[in-house]
Parts: sequence; C-alpha cells; structure tokens
Amino acid sequence: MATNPVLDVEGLDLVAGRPPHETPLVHSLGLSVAPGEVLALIGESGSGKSMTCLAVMDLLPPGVRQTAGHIRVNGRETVRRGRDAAMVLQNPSSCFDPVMTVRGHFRETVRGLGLGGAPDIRAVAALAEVGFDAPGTLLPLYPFQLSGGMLQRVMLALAMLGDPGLLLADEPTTDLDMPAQAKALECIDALRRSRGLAVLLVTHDLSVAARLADRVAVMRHGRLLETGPAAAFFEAPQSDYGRTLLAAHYDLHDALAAPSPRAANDQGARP
Ligand SMILES: Nc1ncnc2c1ncn2[C@@H]1O[C@H](COP(=O)(O)OP(=O)(O)OP(=O)(O)O)[C@@H](O)[C@H]1O
Repeated sequence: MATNPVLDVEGLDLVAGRPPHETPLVHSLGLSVAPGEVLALIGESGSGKSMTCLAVMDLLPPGVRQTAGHIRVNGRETVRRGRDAAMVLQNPSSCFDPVMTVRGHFRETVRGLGLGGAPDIRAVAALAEVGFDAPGTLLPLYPFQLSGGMLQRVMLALAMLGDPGLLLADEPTTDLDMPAQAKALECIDALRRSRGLAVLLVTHDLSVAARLADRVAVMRHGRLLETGPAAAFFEAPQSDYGRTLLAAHYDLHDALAAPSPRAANDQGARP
C-alpha cells in the first residue's frame, strides 16, 4: 500500500505583480515527499526553489501570489507553521535575535507553539537530539558565542520542537565550513530516520544532494524538468539541463582534484 505523502504539491503557479504585468515565478509545479524521505530540489539561482518553500510555509513575500494549484501538508491545505512544517535556512545567524540567549529562543518558541512542559527541559532534550553533548551549557549563551554550525543545529532543534512531519531545509549548509556541513547533514539524516521526517532539501550543491537525497527534482525557470530516484539522476539525468548540471558538478570536482597549474609548474621546475 502506498504511503500518503507528507508534502503534496499539485499544479502550483506563483506569480509576482498584478495583471497585466504579472511575472510567472513558478509554473505548474508538482512534487511530493513521503515520510522519512529526502527530496532534493536542485536548479540554478532564480529557478523558484525558495519561493516554492515559502509557498509551502504560507510565507510568500508581498507582491507574490499563488494563482493555481494545491499545497497539502499531512493532507491539510492550511499549514500550521512549526506543527505541520518547519523551515531552516542558510546563514543561521540571521535567524536569531542577537540579544536573546539560546534559552530565550526556546522559551519563545515553546510559548509560540503553545506547548506545555518546562521550556528548559524541552530545550535540553531537543539540543541533545541534534548532537550536543552538554546541551544545558548552551542555554545561557548568546548567538554570537556559537559557531555557524552550532547555530544551524540549534535552529534544527528549535524547528523540531513542534514535532513537524515536514522539514524544509533551504541551503542549510551553504555558509558552513566542511566539518560543520557534514555535521548538519548527519543531523538532518538522523532526524529523518528517528522521526520519519519528510525533508525537502533545497541545494545548489549536488554533493549534498548525493549524500542525503532519496529523490531529486530539477527546476529551471520556475518549472520542474525532471524528478526521480537520486541514484538514477546521478547515473543518467533525463533532461538536458540535468545533464548540464551534473557535468558542471563533475568538472568542478575534477578541477579541484587535479593539481593547480601553479603546483604543476612547481613540480615541473623540480630538478
Ligand atoms: N520578493 C520578491 N518579489 C518578486 N519576485 C521575487 C521576489 N523574491 C524573489 N523573486 C523572484 O522569484 C524568482 C524565484 O526566486 P527564488 O528565490 O525562488 O529562486 P531560487 O531557485 O531559490 O534561487 P537561489 O538558489 O538563488 O535562492 C526569481 O526570479 C526571483 O527574482
């Protein structure tokens, strides 16, 4: 029996502006994410990935409207932010109030979601779940006292407080150094496994998609060009643009793996 998707997007159209000067941003988009599944949404800048996430969260910016289609999260057309779906973004430091401690952020989120229980106990449990060994020690700290990687995991812990079925992760590793990227991805993967979380992962980085995704969806100019199992995409993309993306990814990796021209010259100059 097929499992009902946590996220179900059908025929989604998003436009900016008003007639007759509307600009289509997303056109006829359809995608779904099942419990415990990671769907990587990939594509060049401006293809509509972030706008799609914002539409799911009912957080479209002023001037941008949904003109067609359905978005359902756990079967509901009206998403309860933090309860049905939560979102983490790149540049986590921008998501925190600089003059509020970690404890303060948890208290505010617990209150905002109307959750019972002691906020500090919830905070410690949530921080332990995202891999902090001594979670209680983080509570009195201010955001500037944590690294970007730590802040991203605190953000994930806050996102999980309301036990959402869906996580929208929009470039969650973009501003992090390599060890912090690895840790954030491990953390998302662990949450997916332990909670059966459905994850829509927006990324430019095909290595991130390869590492985490069960399926890949490729967008360009607001349209979905192909979607399918990640293994099949990395083996043989179906669309021309998918092939271009993958070729660019391999070119970059080959360039990084090859000795730099300067290193090659230095070697050549050796006696
Ligand atoms: N506030 C806004 N009002 C109108 N159009 C916008 C607004 N914000 C973004 N856009 C446009 O919407 C389109 C889709 O942008 P979106 O941010 O979803 O792209 P993206 O695929 O997420 O790109 P990136 O990877 O760079 O984040 C772009 O053409 C962008 O210029």
